Amino acid sequence: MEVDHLADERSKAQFDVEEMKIVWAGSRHAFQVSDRIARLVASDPAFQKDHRARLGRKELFKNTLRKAAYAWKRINELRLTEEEASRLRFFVDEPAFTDLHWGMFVPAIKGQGTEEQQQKWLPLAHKMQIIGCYAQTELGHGSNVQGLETTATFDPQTDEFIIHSPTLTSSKWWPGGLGKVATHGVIYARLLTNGQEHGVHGFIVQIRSLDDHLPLPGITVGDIGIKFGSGAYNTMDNGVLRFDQVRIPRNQMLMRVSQVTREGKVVQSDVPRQLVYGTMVFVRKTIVGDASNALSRAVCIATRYSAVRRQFGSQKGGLETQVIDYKTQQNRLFPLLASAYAFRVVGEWMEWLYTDVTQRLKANDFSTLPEVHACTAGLKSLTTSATADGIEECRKLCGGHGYLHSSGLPELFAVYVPACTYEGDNIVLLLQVARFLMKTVSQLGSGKKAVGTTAYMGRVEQLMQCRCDVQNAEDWLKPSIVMEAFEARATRMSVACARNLSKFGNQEEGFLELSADLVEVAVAHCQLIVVSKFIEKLQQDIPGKGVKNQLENLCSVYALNILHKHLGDFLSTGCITPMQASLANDQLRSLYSQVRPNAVALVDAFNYTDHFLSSILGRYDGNVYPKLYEDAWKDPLNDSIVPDGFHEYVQPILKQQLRNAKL
Ligand SMILES: CC(C)(COP(=O)(O)OP(=O)(O)OC[C@H]1O[C@@H](n2cnc3c(N)ncnc32)[C@H](O)[C@@H]1OP(=O)(O)O)[C@@H](O)C(=O)NCCC(=O)NCCSC(=O)CCCC(=O)O
Ligand SMILES: Cc1cc2nc3c(=O)[nH]c(=O)nc-3n(C[C@H](O)[C@H](O)[C@H](O)COP(=O)(O)OP(=O)(O)OC[C@H]3O[C@@H](n4cnc5c(N)ncnc54)[C@H](O)[C@@H]3O)c2cc1C
Repeated sequence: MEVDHLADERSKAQFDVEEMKIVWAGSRHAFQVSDRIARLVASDPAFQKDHRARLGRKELFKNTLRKAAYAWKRINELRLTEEEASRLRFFVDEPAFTDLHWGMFVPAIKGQGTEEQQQKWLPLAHKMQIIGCYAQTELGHGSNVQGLETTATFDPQTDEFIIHSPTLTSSKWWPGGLGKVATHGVIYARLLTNGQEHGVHGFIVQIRSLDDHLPLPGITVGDIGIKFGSGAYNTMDNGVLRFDQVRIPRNQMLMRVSQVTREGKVVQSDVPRQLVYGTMVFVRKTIVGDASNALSRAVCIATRYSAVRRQFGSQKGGLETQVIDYKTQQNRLFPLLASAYAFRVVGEWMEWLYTDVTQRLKANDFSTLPEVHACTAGLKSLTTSATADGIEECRKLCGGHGYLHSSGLPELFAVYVPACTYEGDNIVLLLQVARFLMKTVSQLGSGKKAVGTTAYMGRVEQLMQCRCDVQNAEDWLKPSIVMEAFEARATRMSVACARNLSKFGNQEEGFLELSADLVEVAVAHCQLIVVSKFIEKLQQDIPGKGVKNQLENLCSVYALNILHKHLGDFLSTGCITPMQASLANDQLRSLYSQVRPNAVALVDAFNYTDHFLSSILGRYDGNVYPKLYEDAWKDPLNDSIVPDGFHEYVQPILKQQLRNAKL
């Protein structure tokens, strides 16, 4: 019989884990779908992934193609819904060209194509009769989208656009799926008609032949090379692409935002130009949800292992202390556990926000777009930075064994870290939030109401003066007190920055000079959003014994840990006193003690299969040592006792030493 080494931990839980699984999944339906699909993937040997790090790039890549094809076959055979298919790709857990096809190419056409264009291209994409990528970034420019150099020049003679790469730096560089697989791409290029420039737009361009997969005339395309980490993101063919006067029909410019007429006239719709950036809003909101997936996975591994691992503290020959019982371990681990839950909640809220803005855009209401852009950009930045750092912290929390590939953490880290860069560099995105905040502050006196996530700024006078009410540690558990402290901190930092900015004659110069402070303002605002959405979630009725109580503890851990990490902000703006800061710390310690008996059950609620975690340290049954020992012997280096190269290189040195000794 299988022994559950963590059974004792599981028996300590003070809440209904099954109900928490439903909260984590979002709904009973979502849980059932996820659970079924996760098991389906885990039980299919074709989706095995533990050998990835040992494969060379070519073999690795071919293997990814095989898996993606097999996944597509299963999706069709089982007639999976869109939701189920997307869960299947998620649990297969291997970056592939399909991510960009479904995640960016299709949404770009949906968001920026006219009805007619959608009708033409989407069915082809949905049946995978064409495979698309999203080719925006170039060798010379990624963040600065307006700086892109690829040109799309309208030729009225032939009613075509000529797509061209005029410089080396205009080569498309990075798009996933482009390197070896994509047949088509949404290509971003500067629109030129009648000798005039009209900014960057998206164009559907065929890259490779649908017969023999060779690049079409005028196209040079390939992979950009090996990336960070073994296995990891190297399953993806990030590509380079150059155009030499490639012609496409006029109707392949995505024309929802602007149209080019037969005569070459550019006509703007009543849709704002910013919608050209719409796909990025969509993907950024998805990335927020993904952050909770990646962080929860790392936290699940580190929590289970911390309960298995014992070090020091044995008394009278008894068991040593489980490392999870050290306060320092809890102080590093539990805020990450809380963050995983917090990002889940905020990811769910983002789904709502996105649905809301999409409906408004359909009805030609563009009023919330700037705020939605600020939210998606800011939360993408906040959650991915915290997750990347969190995965690395989880590796350290697992001591030496965390550095083994079989811990699952190195590969997770290597796959995850580019999220801090792609879809907008995190600092560049925070500066977008800061711009939005400075605009909001500057309009406060003008009668324009601060809305949505900035509504709190409408109470600027109160928030500039309020004094924190905390008298004892438990006061820090009150949502109203926490909210006020975070709102006051964000408001005071914003107002202080706006005042500093106003000292500059030239606003842009001031913005550049103060950009480091502005980033901190944006972080304060985004942390407030997370705290407030978590608190809002707790106002709802949440069924299941003890479930709500656990979430309340985690919410407090999230907020008070941030307060502790950013004490400088809270103290220097006079939002709280040093005594209140110390009380917050006392409360945090006490919360750790409450989380401790529930920790393993709280990560069980993620419902991850061992296949998905692919971590010996994070095994559900906690049977770590025998499995680590077994795994070591499976390494190809142990296939032979004396390694290749020993006789050739090492033995001569040893022999030389012997000869020297005899002399
Ligand atoms: C940094 C900016 C935002 C700068 O834009 P800009 O036009 O040069 O300058 P600006 O004056 O600051 O902005 C003009 C205006 O546009 C607004 N705006 C900017 N972005 C958006 C948006 N997404 N939605 C809605 N509105 C947006 C701004 O707020 C400005 O509005 P305003 O004039 O102030 O009212 C932009 O260039 C940008 O988004 N850069 C990041 C590039 C990026 O994210 N690339 C992603 C490539 S695809 C990828 O990485 C795939 C990932 C792969 C994977 O998932 O695996
Ligand atoms: C794994 C991966 C997959 C990708 N997939 C795709 C894809 O499918 N399609 C696609 O089009 N692109 C893709 N990209 C490209 C990606 O979107 C860009 O790399 C990203 O937007 C960052 O742009 P950059 O490389 O130009 O960075 P840079 O802007 O050159 O950043 C370099 C440094 O400059 C700083 N910086 C830049 N501008 C400012 C500023 N205004 N103020 C202060 N600091 C600044 C940044 O913070 C950073 O520290 C991918 C990238 C990666 C790593």
